Amino acid sequence: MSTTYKLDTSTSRANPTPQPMRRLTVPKIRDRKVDGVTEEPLVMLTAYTARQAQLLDPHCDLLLVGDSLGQVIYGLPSTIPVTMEMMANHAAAVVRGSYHSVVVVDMPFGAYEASPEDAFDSAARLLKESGAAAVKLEGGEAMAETVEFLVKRGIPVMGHVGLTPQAVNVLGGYGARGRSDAEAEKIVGDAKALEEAGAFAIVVEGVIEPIAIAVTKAVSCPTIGIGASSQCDGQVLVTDDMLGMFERVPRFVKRYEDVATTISETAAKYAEEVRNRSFPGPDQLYQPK
Ligand SMILES: Nc1nc(=O)c2c([nH]1)NC[C@@H]1CN(c3ccc(C(=O)N[C@@H](CCC(=O)O)C(=O)O)cc3)CN21
Ligand SMILES: CC(C)C(=O)C(=O)O
Ligand SMILES: [Mg+2]
Repeated sequence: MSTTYKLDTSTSRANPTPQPMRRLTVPKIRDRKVDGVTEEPLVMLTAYTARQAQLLDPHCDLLLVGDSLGQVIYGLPSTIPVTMEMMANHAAAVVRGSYHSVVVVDMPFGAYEASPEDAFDSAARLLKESGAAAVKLEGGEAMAETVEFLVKRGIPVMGHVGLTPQAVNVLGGYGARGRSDAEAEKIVGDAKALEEAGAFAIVVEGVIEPIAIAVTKAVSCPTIGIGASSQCDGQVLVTDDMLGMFERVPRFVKRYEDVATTISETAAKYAEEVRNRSFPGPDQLYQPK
């Protein structure tokens, strides 16, 4: 499903008011799962820039402005140092570059954990400054009260369970989750708590496949897997990983392309042409009349 909608801003006697943008909505995403079944999986990719959003938007149901931009764009060692300013600015760019997908923004570490009120202030700011439709936050049962607080006040929330990268200092790394019975049970409980709190969808990251399937069966809202299972109700990937742009990729990444090599080889060609004075050539120059 790669329908695109054109914004018609023309006015005439027959069409006195500009057509509204027709963007997918959060309820349409949630309602793709009917009685526990999602016929067509949801497609989500990360986007951090307007141009990236433009190119990805027609192919996706959701665009995620992930806090993975900390590593991918800013060269930070984890998502921990990512700020509200970064998230708001990149989210605004992604909204400007898209008109079809639902844009979801990650709440950065430190902006929502302390209290539901803090979370509301942060989420409201992200939505007001960017025009995005929803926020995502990491955590299960411990965040359920916060999720309910936001949803009741008009902010759609996507949950995120399993491998939650903002908890790297507690988890001690980015290893797969759900290998012990206790951990598996906790992940399913976390997802259920988020669903009951009103989350419209839940990212399930880095868990062993049986647990991803158990979570998908346990909740009525869609699950979006990353390193989880093809049986989830949708999938998400970091776009730069998919493109072969990021140097270190987890096992769950499929590199569909090798854009890093393309960029490197292109830069090498340009450098050579500059050095041998074949660039700029006649086509790139302005001649006198
Ligand atoms: N480019 C990128 N892609 C991501 O998927 C991603 C980010 N950045 N940043 C935020 C989090 C961090 N994530 C990560 C980061 C590292 C591994 C990783 O190294 N996994 C190893 C196993 C590590 C272990 O067992 O300790 C693997 O081989 O899958 C996994 C997920 C997922 N997210
Ligand atoms: C990997 C996805 C789910 C994410 O949270 C991010 O990109 O930050
Ligand atoms: Mg994230």
